[in-house]
Amino acid sequence: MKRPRLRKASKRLSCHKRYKIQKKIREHHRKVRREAKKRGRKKPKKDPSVPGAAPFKEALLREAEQRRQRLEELQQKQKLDRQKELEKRRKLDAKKNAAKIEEQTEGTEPTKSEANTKEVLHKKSKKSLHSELEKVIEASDVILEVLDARDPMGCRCPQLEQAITCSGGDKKLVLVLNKIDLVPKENLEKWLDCLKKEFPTVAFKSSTLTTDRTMREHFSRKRARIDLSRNTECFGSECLLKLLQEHCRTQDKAIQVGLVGFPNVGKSSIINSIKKNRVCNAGLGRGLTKCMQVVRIDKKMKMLDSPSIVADRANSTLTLALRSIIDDGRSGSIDVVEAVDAVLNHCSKQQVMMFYSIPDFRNTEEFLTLLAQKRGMLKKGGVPDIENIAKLLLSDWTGAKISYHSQPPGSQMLPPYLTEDKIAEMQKGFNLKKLEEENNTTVQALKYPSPASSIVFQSAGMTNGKIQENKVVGEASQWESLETSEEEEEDDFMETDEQDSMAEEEEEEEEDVKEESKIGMTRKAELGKQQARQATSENKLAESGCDSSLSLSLDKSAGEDDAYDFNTDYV
Ligand SMILES: Nc1nc2c(ncn2[C@@H]2O[C@H](COP(=O)(O)OP(=O)(O)OP(=O)(O)O)[C@@H](O)[C@H]2O)c(=O)[nH]1
Repeated sequence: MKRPRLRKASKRLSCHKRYKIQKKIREHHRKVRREAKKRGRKKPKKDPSVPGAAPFKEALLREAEQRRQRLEELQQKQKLDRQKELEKRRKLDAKKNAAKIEEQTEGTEPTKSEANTKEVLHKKSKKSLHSELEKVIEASDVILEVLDARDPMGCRCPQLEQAITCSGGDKKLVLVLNKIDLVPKENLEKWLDCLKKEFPTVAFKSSTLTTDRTMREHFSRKRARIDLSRNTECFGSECLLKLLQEHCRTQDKAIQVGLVGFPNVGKSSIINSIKKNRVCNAGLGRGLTKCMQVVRIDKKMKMLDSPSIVADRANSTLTLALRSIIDDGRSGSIDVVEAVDAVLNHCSKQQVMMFYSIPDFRNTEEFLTLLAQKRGMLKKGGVPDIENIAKLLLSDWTGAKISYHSQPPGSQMLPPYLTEDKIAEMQKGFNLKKLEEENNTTVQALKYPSPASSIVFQSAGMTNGKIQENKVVGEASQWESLETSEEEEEDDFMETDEQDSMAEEEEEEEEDVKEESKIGMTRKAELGKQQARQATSENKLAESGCDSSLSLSLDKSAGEDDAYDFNTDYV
């Protein structure tokens, strides 16, 4: 019998068909990969795991498991912290809204007592920053006034210098000319010659990239091949340390050295450079340091970082633009666009155009628009973000990059509070000859921008600061209570709680400023009055020198309440 034949369909294909199918598959895979890339999702890396033949495999796996658990716990903790923070902020907002609604429903002018309490609150919050600075001045034996080498005169505060030189105690004032890498060499030498006639002056270049332990680990893991030597190198720290240590030896006691100055001059960076570690919070933002921080340098020396001096509102627009803290679209009491306008009006337009690679512009708004477009800082619908670009430009001018320089005054006149005797008193105990030699070595060691590439800038002169009078110079009675434990001070930053309370205080301050404007005093009128008051007080200062009564703070409130009398408090 014939077996029935099973007919199986053949799988054979023509080559043409087979290649066509393979091509389709390849195209499909490519498409899937492209789409995944667009969505930014990469294929998760396969865990290679520990090979079976590896010694101590068990121990390794256990360790990995423990690490994973620790990470999870940390993430959980961070999540909880974030939630707490949010809750806190929400409560604060709710409080504010409730207060606003209350005011609206009442619809009446605040009563006199309310206004008074607000005024008191406003002063209190301002005082918190002041008092931190005063603590530093009070506790210091040597005060380093940090100046930005690009505008040294603009960084000097006559109120501070006067308070220290007229203190009658043995506090010393030393000028530290920081950021010398951003000015031409000839200009730096001129400024050193000019400043050393008044106070001992140290030329300094901070390292702008000081790393803490975690950052170092990060860099070593990433095996960064970028040359960071320019940023990490510091010049002048040896000179400064030698000067202070020698002074320490002549005094035969341990000393505290306070660093004071206007925002962003580099106070924290100097301490970080000396410690070769990121022990203080430093960065581009103005007013990062909010409270005093003690850093131990050696057995006999401690350095105190301080919050910046608050610039008086009666200062010129240019001064406020560069020396006050930028907040909420305002720099001091002026708008950020006004501030940029003042800066641009005090330097060469051609050089600014070259530096920012911007074509000719008619006014500051146009300049900011062009710059925003160039840097892609646009809001919804392609509208240039003028406010933020203005803020960015202002922080450029006090930050770490732009090279500009101002000229020292042609004929050097001593400020009224400085006499030859006072100068000699301030210089006593320092080896000035050695300081000059060390400064020369620092100057020779650095690379500088050429005069042609550095923007020429016209300084507005010294900046009036607000310093609370009767606390500035006195016995260091609170010193013991202020000092943090040595282990803590080495690497601890400001407590977050403290920062929170400061932030709340600042918010209160802002609100109060708004209230002031509600009450109806126009800013221009106020400025006019303040300038008149400043002129009269300067006249007084010129007439009577140090011994006369002098108001340190030139604004209205200070004029009335904080009038300072050296006769009663200092002499
Ligand atoms: N190029 C250059 N940049 C510096 C130098 N010193 C400080 N900077 C930069 O200037 C900026 C401000 O430095 P900070 O140390 O935070 O200044 P600060 O005076 O402590 O600032 P506040 O916290 O506002 O008081 C940072 O971006 C630093 O990197 C320097 O010598 N050269």
